[in-house]
Amino acid sequence: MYLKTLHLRQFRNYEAQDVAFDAPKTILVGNNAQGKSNLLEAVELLSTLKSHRVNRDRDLVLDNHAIAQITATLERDSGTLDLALTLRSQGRRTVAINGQSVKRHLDFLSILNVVQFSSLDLDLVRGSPAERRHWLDRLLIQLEPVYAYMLDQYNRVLRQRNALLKRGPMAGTTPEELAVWDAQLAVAGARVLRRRDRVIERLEPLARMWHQSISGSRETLNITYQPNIEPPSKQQQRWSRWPPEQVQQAFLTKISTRAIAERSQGLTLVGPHRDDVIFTINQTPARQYGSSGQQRTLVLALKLAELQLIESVIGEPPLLLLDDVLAELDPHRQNQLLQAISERFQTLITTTHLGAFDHQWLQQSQILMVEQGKITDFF
Ligand SMILES: Nc1ncnc2c1ncn2[C@@H]1O[C@H](COP(=O)(O)OP(=O)(O)OP(=O)(O)O)[C@@H](O)[C@H]1O
Repeated sequence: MYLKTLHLRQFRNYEAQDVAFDAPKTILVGNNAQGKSNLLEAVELLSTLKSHRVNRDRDLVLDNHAIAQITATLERDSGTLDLALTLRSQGRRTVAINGQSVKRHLDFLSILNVVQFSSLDLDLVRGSPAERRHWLDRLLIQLEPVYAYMLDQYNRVLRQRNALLKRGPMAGTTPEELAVWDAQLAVAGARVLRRRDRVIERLEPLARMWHQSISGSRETLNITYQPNIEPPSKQQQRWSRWPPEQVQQAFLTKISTRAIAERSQGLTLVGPHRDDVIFTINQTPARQYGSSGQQRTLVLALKLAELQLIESVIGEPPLLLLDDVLAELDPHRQNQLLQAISERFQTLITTTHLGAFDHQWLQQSQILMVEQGKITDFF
């Protein structure tokens, strides 16, 4: 797929800006806080309807304005599509495809597929479990937009159950009432868990291959989904292979063992909102393993695996958004990444200086200058 144009109106620090992407690689160069990441964020929003930086639409609208608009022309194998997202500082956002308003936002997801790689991702291995869960969830939504709905449902159940636990028996929460939400948590939680495990199963061999190729070693990378429930029996098998009913039962069993702690803390302690993803290299947890260089190799391998997995599932190469990350990779890893991207994946890259880029690369790329919310050709 190929993003041909992007138009930003009153979005973040852009008043009105048109961009035409006329090469497979575009480098956006500028000083800090000029609007480079804001542009990538606009592309991310068109893809996932989420920003990894903020939750409130109000923050995305240019200060002192009511409405922001992001529109784009996207070429896919099936034809050209016009995408539009309107954000409001007060009120609900709306989306449209080819000028037609789309009621179910789910239908807008995954028309534009992207893989993001920002300097924040470099902390994926060492960071908190929440960061790994969000990474996995974002990938799943790209592959299977309906997952966004499943996750939403789970979070809704979680909020309700937490509210009941917080209210407690003194304020009238009955065991029967709680049991209803236990059952819903188990159903919605099992759905999320099984899908997360399934995506790891598909990603792992690709990431392992990239990891070996980048590190030039025989080290073996393993990725496992680690839920906070026990398997239904001693039999060793993937979570995604257990029938849903058995996974649900495993949730209920664990909930019963944590009942006292949950009541005293007024919090749901069991469920995929507390799960983790474990990376091991030759059986040693990567979190404790090696240098930050080795962890970078791992994250780079994961990103390349994501590109490949999305391409194989969607049938078209996704876009790659590299936010301020190239300069953080040493020349060897940079080259591995650039070779892997080649001409196949349209790539948008932000940087504060062009010095770190390979000469040949600069010649092949469209270079744009970003300055105070304005984009011009860089000569
Ligand atoms: N809603 C908004 N209205 C107006 N300006 C905004 C809004 N949101 C963010 N900005 C401005 O956008 C700028 C930040 O832009 P951005 O995050 O894209 O930086 P950047 O060019 O990627 O820089 P860096 O290299 O530091 O990441 C800041 O000047 C900030 O004040």
